[in-house]
Amino acid sequence: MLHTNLSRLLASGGPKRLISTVNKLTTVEVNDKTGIAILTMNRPPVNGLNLELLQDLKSSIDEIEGNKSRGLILTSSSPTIFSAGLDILEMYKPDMDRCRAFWSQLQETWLALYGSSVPTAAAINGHSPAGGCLLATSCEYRVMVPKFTIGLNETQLGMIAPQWFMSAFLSVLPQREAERALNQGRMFTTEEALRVGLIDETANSKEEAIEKCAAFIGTFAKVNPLARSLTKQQFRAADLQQLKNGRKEDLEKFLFTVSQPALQKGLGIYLEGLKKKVKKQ
Ligand SMILES: CC/C=C\CC/C=C/CC(=O)SCCNC(=O)CCNC(=O)[C@H](O)C(C)(C)COP(=O)(O)OP(=O)(O)OC[C@H]1O[C@@H](n2cnc3c(N)ncnc32)[C@H](O)[C@@H]1OP(=O)(O)O
Repeated sequence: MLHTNLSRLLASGGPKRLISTVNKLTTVEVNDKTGIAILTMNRPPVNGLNLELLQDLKSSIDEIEGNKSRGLILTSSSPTIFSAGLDILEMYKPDMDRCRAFWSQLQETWLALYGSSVPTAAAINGHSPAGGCLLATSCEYRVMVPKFTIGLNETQLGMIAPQWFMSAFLSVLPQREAERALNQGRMFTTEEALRVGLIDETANSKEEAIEKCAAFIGTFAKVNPLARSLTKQQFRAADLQQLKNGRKEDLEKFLFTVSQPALQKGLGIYLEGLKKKVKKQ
């Protein structure tokens, strides 16, 4: 089968071409034989989504759209973290001008990924909380390596996931499951995520995850690309339009939220907890 051949080619190393080294925090590698692009996040230690990583992600997505790749596989260079979500330091004691640019860029990057015209898949090779889960659920397919966690844990930080985070989550999970998980701020293990449908498959390694993502993208090999892409866009149009229409209000809501003293206090305690965990080990 064509898609199996595609995935084998990719897994075998294939003739890869690094098409982008300009963006320091992401790389794009296109397999010349399969035409599939691997977009790798590379912001140690945890791929925290700060303004610069979000900018690089957006320009890499644009690059992949522009070079007519057959698909996009999102992954991470870290062996244990896909993405730790939004960089909390962008929200803790923030400079308000930068904070505005940060949230606007997050909106921009999400619109590009969720609305991407090429088939998208996430090879989740590590933990994927909050914004990391947003990136993964914005793709069309998810393959995850065992012993990691994924979910929208915003309520655990005293925050409310915006409507568009929920839209991506709801495009994957049934309403009842999504609502309960969001209210609880639940993080799912790989096995739990597979059981509820938050991910589509598991894989024993990053390489295998990429291979399975490539096989998913290969399922579109015989489908008219324009018909496929317009069908996808039609499915996602309402979610995308909702953010496009409400971008300003969404930004103001975020800026109001981060300027609340109670939230700042909570974020400070949360960050302290992350650092104490490091010292204990
Ligand atoms: C109106 C709308 C309003 C608001 C909406 C806001 C939406 C927010 C969505 C988000 O994405 S908020 C971010 C949520 N993320 C998290 O809660 C993840 C927290 N991190 C972890 O759970 C763990 O770090 C990890 C499981 C990802 C990795 O664990 P491990 O490998 O053991 O690494 P460390 O915990 O030691 O972390 C290393 C280093 O990185 C710092 N760090 C971790 N996560 C973040 C982060 N999200 N932002 C900033 N910094 C982070 C951690 O403090 C360590 O720093 P050191 O200086 O001690 O090295």
